Amino acid sequence: MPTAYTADQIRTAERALMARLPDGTLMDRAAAGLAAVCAGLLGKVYGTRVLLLIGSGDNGGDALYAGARLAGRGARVEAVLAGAKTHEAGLEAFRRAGGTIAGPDALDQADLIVDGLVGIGATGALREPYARLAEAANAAPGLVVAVDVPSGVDASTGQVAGAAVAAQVTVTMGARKTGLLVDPGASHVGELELIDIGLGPYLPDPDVVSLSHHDVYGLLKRPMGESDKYRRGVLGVAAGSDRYTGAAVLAVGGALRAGAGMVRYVGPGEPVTQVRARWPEAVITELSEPSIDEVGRVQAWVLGPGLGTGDWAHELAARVLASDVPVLIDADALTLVAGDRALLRRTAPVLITPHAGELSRLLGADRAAIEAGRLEHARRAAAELGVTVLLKGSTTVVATRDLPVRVNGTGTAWLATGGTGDVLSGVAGALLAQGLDCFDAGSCGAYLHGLAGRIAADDAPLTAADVAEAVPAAIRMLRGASRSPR
Ligand SMILES: NC(=O)C1=CN([C@@H]2O[C@H](COP(=O)(O)OP(=O)(O)OC[C@H]3O[C@@H](n4cnc5c(N)ncnc54)[C@H](OP(=O)(O)O)[C@@H]3O)[C@@H](O)[C@H]2O)[C@@H](O)CC1
Ligand SMILES: Nc1ncnc2c1ncn2[C@@H]1O[C@H](COP(=O)(O)OP(=O)(O)O)[C@@H](O)[C@H]1O
Ligand SMILES: [K+]
Repeated sequence: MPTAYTADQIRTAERALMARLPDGTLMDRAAAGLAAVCAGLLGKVYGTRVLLLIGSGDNGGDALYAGARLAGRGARVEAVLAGAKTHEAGLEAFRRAGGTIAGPDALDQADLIVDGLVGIGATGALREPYARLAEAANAAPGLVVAVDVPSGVDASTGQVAGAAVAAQVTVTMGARKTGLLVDPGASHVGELELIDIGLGPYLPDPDVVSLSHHDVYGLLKRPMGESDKYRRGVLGVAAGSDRYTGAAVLAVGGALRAGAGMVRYVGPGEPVTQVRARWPEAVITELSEPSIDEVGRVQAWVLGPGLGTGDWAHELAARVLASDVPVLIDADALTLVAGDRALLRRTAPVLITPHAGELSRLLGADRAAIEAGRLEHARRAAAELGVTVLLKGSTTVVATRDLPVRVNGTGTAWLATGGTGDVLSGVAGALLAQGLDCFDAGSCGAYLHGLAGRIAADDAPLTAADVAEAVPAAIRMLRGASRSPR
């Protein structure tokens, strides 16, 4: 399970490791790894032009030592010194190897730019001249390699408070930093290369984790000889309204494709007609009253997509939430809960799946602040509401009390199209009905949905129905990866 850590956690581990090693060992390991990645990107090192952007701390030190190694292999290496001071020993090694000092104009001539402005020691938005250099590096034609963290990205949170380097490759030292996995920071990272400097035994429990194919495949249930449709998990879907019919069709589709043993759909006349036409597999109860008394047993509910927010929807939501099985609350039902928190008073588990706008209503927080600080707000919602929170968006994160947040590593921006969230509710709901807890159902659901999105998109537009269609292919992909050696 890939793990990531805050800057403070990394510092503490580094101190413990450093105490056992001769001075400079760690930086030497970091620089060797960094130089090797740069050399790999350059192909033939001899005769290439490399430009280092050097800040005042050890991040600049890493870059200078790596620059010295590249100069030793025949690259023409120059450094722009941006800080009031510079890592002295690193600068000396760099000069000894033939490195020279340049002005920012040299950026445009470089084949490769190494961002050694700031790493885990940075605080707040990049100051000048760092900010200007970061922007110039982004605009320059050469490949940009960030050392440890793209400068301007908060290593612990992924927040980007001003200008930031957008790297093609980030070479991170010792362990992944949380901010490299969570947007907006994650979108500045490019390819992530992890250099082992021996930190492993000194790392604490991670701040966040992401699941791998192998992890998800291990958590998903597979039908056995004695399985039947009831034992595989029956999901109730309370979704759709005469105005919004598509959401019901998509949520039911996501659930069926993710392997629910059976889906019981409940809703009013219009969406019932649509669901029946598209999914003859679903068992349907047409509601004239907002009640679930006539619906057979289910192991979990999905509540909310396209449901509406009027009195009828409120009453149906109250009935579903009064049941004794796990409920996934999405979309309109989140709006209902934001207006009536008493709906959440139940003992069976709850998984909520808001996007930033829906979470802003639940927390009374600003939507932009949620998008800028996804982890913090997902954790806060899990703590304040006592539920598992799947916060959707460019990086989906899943938070529950007292466990490291799970950051979803799959997905694609092509998913940013109407209805894909409805499919996600069905996928995660099916996993809940199969008996996964809210945390596993949410994180595995997001993983499968993201993978299905990638398969469906293949770098071109997708529809929400395509995503549901691709869920079995995503599951097959996990199986394939799990069988091959890791
Ligand atoms: N420790 C180890 O064993 C290992 C560490 N390693 C490496 O060290 C890196 C951490 O080094 P670090 O602690 O020196 O901090 P670092 O990120 O270089 O810069 C901090 C300095 O930048 C400045 N500054 C701060 N904020 C700023 C802003 N917004 N805008 C502009 N400037 C700002 C501020 O300086 P000031 O301006 O106050 O003089 C501050 O002192 C780490 O990421 C990894 O690369 C690896 O070699 C592995 C072994
Ligand atoms: N920029 C993006 N990158 C990756 N995934 C995205 C992006 N924007 C949205 N998504 C995903 O698309 C889905 C959209 O869901 P939602 O906002 O509920 O839309 P809808 O209500 O139309 O179904 C979520 O799974 C979300 O994580
Ligand atoms: K950096």
